[in-house]
Amino acid sequence: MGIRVGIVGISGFGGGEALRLIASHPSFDLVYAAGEGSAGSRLVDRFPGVPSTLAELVIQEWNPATLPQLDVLFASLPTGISAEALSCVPKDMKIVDIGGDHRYVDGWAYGLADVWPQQIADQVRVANPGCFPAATLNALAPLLADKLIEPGNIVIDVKTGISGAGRGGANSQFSYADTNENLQPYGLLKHVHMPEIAKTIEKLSGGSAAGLVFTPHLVPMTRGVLATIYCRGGATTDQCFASARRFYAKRPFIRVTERPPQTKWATGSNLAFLSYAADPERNLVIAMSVIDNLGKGAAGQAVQNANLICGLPETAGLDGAPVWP
Ligand SMILES: NC(=O)C1=CN([C@@H]2O[C@H](COP(=O)(O)OP(=O)(O)OC[C@H]3O[C@@H](n4cnc5c(N)ncnc54)[C@H](OP(=O)(O)O)[C@@H]3O)[C@@H](O)[C@H]2O)C=CC1
Ligand SMILES: CC(=O)N[C@@H](CCC(=O)OP(=O)(O)O)C(=O)O
Repeated sequence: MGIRVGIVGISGFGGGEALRLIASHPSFDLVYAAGEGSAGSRLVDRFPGVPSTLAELVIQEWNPATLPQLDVLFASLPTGISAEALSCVPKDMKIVDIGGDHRYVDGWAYGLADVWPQQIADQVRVANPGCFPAATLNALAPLLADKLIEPGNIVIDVKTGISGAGRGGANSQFSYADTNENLQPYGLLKHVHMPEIAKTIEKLSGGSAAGLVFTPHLVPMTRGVLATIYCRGGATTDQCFASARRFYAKRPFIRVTERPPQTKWATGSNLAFLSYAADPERNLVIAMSVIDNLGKGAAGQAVQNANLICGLPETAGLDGAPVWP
């Protein structure tokens, strides 16, 4: 028998992507789906293309007290509403939380799977990084570990596809008319991802991230995150590439590329594409990273984390090629 998994928040963008990946996972059997407004629907009502073996699974009203026996629960609930309910889940049931309630919370591993898989492997509670931290920290980790950049002087500019905001509620400001042919900066100076980015920079470097600047921009595409990160340091471009290639040697989901990466390279995958450009005379290092916000930024990394905590090959269910174009 396979590993019994459940997804709460399955009707949302993150939960739906987890469903897509788990439906073709070699070891995971989806036996439980839950939500709020979608409760009572069959999966096929919400996802007409779902494999026939899962079509009749009925979405339950989310209630941790009525969970069936599961090995792993994926939680993909809006940030702010999962902490209380997940605290009632039996201690031996593994959880991967895709939402933001447990990042750098005691008892939860921060699931930066490509950087520190060994810190995740023996855990029962894993908090997936946010989509922007997932993109930016992978690019910065080698440079920080090798002390090629100053941790206290990092400026992160990210562009995100609209699915990063979730399906949202009735008052969503993400309609076609609001977002098509439009670019919007938001969250200036106080975006919710800044603390986890700063904490991880400090953990990787041993220095302070006090000068961190982080500005996201909403762009009119469905999926994808592009991070362009400006750092201070005297390294050459070749030193940055060598650092990343060494740091990620044999890591399956990281691609270090000479060409500046593009969001479509990652669509539908758990890959992260990293690149670098540096000018030592100007004390300038530019790091670039591309991911799919629903892949490495959410469900892809969640399945990678679940593989790690279940002792499976890290790539199980995640080796499909990206979608092109
Ligand atoms: N979208 C992305 O790119 C990323 C998202 N995340 C995080 O993942 C989480 C989910 O995001 P996303 O999928 O985009 O959001 P969506 O708005 O698309 O989906 C939210 C899901 O949560 C369910 N839900 C909402 N309220 C409740 C409730 N009270 N009880 C039970 N279920 C509830 C909804 O179910 P129903 O329809 O049944 O009401 C829906 O399935 C969030 O924390 C988000 O910040 C993290 C990284 C990237
Ligand atoms: C476009 C957009 O709105 N994106 C979201 C990021 C999604 C994410 O990673 O959210 P959590 O940290 O809550 O899990 C945002 O900026 O908040």
